[in-house]
Amino acid sequence: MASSTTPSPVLKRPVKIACVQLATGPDKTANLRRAADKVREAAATGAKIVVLPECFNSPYGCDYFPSYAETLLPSPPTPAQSPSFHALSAMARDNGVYLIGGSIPEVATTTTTSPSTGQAETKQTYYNTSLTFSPTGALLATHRKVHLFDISIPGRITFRESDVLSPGNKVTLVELPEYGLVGVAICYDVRFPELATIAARRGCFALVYPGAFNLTTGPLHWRLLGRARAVDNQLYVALCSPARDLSAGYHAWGHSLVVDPMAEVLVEAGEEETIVVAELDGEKIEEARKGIPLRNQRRFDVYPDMLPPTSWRLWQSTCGQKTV
Ligand SMILES: NC(=O)CCC(=O)C(=O)O
Repeated sequence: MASSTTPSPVLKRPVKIACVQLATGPDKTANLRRAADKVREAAATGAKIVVLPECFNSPYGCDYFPSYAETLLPSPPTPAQSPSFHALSAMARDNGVYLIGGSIPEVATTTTTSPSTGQAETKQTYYNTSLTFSPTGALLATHRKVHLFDISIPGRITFRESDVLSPGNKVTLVELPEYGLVGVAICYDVRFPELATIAARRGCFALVYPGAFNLTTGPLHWRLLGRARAVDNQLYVALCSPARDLSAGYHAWGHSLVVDPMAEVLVEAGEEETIVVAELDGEKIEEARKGIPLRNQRRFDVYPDMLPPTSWRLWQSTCGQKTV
């Protein structure tokens, strides 16, 4: 057991997190209004970190991304360019919470001059993007989904986000000054342990994934992946889904949950609209890390491929050949 006076280097003080398992529909304005009501409810529980689901302002699906997409850059966008940006900022400010604003479809427009015709050409690129706001309503971080959801399980589900979306290209860490660092990624990103491990090694106390798993992989993998990322990295993991709507084209699994650093599920929703709340405590992180000291036991001499590329090149030149 960590002593009660052991301060956690990664989580400065206990904090409540709330995942809003929002019921969404095709009306963006109604989705934003409903999100605002639910964020208020979540804040009333004492939660200081509130999370919304993936694509909380729209139905989820490739057919919807372009028509719901909003312009976020240059930042800050105008209310006409991004009503969701301004609604999220107001939700965070009005309730004095850190708001990990699920995700929204984003469009970025670039204009280039064609070398052959000399004509201006406009290109639109779409992303699945999460915005995090501070309790004053300031934008703290933007995460564009890095791993696009492209799967094909015959007879069950085929989905190709990459038909419409482009991927982001960074690990997103958000500094919450009173508490510490949180890693934010989106849904399918949870399947990639590398992203989570990098965030953990850079000092995060929690990994937060707005997501929308489906009824094929959800029952098999959602909880498992949440627990896996927690036990791998000995930190808290929160997964936040939309509520299930069987009248929608995509049926979300629901089951928003929070897992502790020993991989115990602290709270888990069913499929309906609800809010799940859990307290995160740095002592739990230290206790897990003290009892099972993975962080001092890594054998990068055995798996140099896991080092950052610069260190790996150094290892290769000094220690040997890469073997597969
Ligand atoms: N929205 C998503 O990325 C869905 C991911 C998913 O369902 C999976 O199985 O992975």
